[in-house]
Amino acid sequence: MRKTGSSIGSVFIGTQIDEALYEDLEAALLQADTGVQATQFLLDDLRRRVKSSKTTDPAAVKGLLAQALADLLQPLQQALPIGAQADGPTVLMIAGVNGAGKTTTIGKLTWHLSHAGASVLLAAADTFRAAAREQLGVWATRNTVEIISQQGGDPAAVSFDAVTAGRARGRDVVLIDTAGRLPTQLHLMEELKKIKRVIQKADPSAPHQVLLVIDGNTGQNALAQVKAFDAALGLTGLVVTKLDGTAKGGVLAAIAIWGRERGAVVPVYFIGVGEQLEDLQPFDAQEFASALLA
Ligand SMILES: Nc1nc2c(ncn2[C@@H]2O[C@H](COP(=O)(O)OP(=O)(O)OP(=O)(O)O)[C@@H](O)[C@H]2O)c(=O)[nH]1
Repeated sequence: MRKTGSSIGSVFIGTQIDEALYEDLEAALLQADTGVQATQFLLDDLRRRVKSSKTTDPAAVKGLLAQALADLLQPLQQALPIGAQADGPTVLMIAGVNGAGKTTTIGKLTWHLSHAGASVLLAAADTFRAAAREQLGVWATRNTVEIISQQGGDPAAVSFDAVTAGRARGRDVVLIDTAGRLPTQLHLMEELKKIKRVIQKADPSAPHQVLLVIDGNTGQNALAQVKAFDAALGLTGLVVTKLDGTAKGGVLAAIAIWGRERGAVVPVYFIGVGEQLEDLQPFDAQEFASALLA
């Protein structure tokens, strides 16, 4: 996010706090994919903060904006609940558009959870792409965990088997990888709903988490994805990937505003910062806000 940082950061080098500064900030925030509504919200909040701080130093405004952004993002910072249910594994269903980073995230999440002491079982419910099963298999081997898969099987059946196996084998977590799909592919969205229904047959309290993986480079379209997948599945959390690249990340501010309107924010449990096992970090609102404005 350094690239975005430098463009917003450079706005604060003027000599006074004037309308031109706010206009430059507006443009920079929009460029960072914050979106119109969140940008407006942040600028209104910032004006209030500037007023009450009585500062006349543009450089101080940067700190105030970072704080406004961090406060907006704070509700998104939550720990992924594991083992909260009375018995059986915590079942996580992972969805997202093609190439968002689902399988890679599952590999990294498996590592993270294993290191926290949880036993993990993987389910290859992406039965659409032949290579997808193999790709998940590679992550299973790297993490030395078991994987449930079926050649040419039905994704809902694989998911059912995995939840049943996770229960029988006493696993703490079952991670279900689903095939990538666009929200506009209605039959594929129906398939996702079916997977969720069938998981519920194996364990009425499952899935305990429905996570959407979004590519941090998607910009404002990420918000559209979140809304569409939430409408179909009822999301409980997000993972934002590829923030090690040229991603701008401002869309999280828009997702935070949308969460308020929804009545409950959809937390960002993790961010992806690379392709290696350890490249998954818990989301930190303060750190994220500072990086965006650095
Ligand atoms: N730099 C970087 N690359 C990532 C990250 N997460 C995933 N990728 C890369 O993004 C590409 C797509 O990742 P996948 O995990 O295959 O995505 P997917 O959502 O499972 O893809 P489909 O199953 O085809 O929908 C791969 O080349 C990954 O290595 C990340 O946090 N940082």
